[in-house]
Amino acid sequence: MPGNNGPQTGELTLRTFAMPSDANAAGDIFGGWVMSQMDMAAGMRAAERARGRVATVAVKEMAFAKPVKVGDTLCVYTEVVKVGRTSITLKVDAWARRYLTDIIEKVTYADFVMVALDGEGRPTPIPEE
Ligand SMILES: CC(=O)SCCNC(=O)CCNC(=O)[C@H](O)C(C)(C)COP(=O)(O)OP(=O)(O)OC[C@H]1O[C@@H](n2cnc3c(N)ncnc32)[C@H](O)[C@@H]1OP(=O)(O)O
Repeated sequence: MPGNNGPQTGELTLRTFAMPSDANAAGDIFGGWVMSQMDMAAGMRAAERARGRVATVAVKEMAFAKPVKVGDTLCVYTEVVKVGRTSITLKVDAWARRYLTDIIEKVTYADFVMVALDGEGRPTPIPEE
């Protein structure tokens, strides 16, 4: 995959440690944990842009390019690529800073579509910036 070793694009939205409780017996971090961190980062960034509640409506073409290992720092970068009437599409890239090194590699990427919701959980227009 091109661009696996940088530079990162977008905004650094979330950083966290990959812990043993997030891994299988081989020390590989579960893909679901990585997806969950990416979902949280997309939710944070979209809620800031929508200035309100959002929900994930679709995740497109998620690819796991490299494994995340116990001790890596997961760094999730987000970029708003499209704002629709009620939806926001974000490019979300997860990078792993390898344990106790300066090596950083892109491990997972996907496009997330988030929808702005009103108090009743119905789609609501995204406000102007
Ligand atoms: C915090 C969380 O993440 S919550 C956990 C996971 N998410 C959820 O539980 C959400 C469950 N889904 C839902 O409740 C509903 O699908 C809702 C409320 C999000 C959207 O309801 P819908 O009836 O699909 O709304 P609607 O058809 O008006 O679409 C809303 C927007 O989403 C877009 N959209 C809907 N489905 C998709 C899809 N599969 N792919 C891409 N965009 C989509 C629409 O194009 C529209 O965008 P626009 O207004 O910018 O043109």
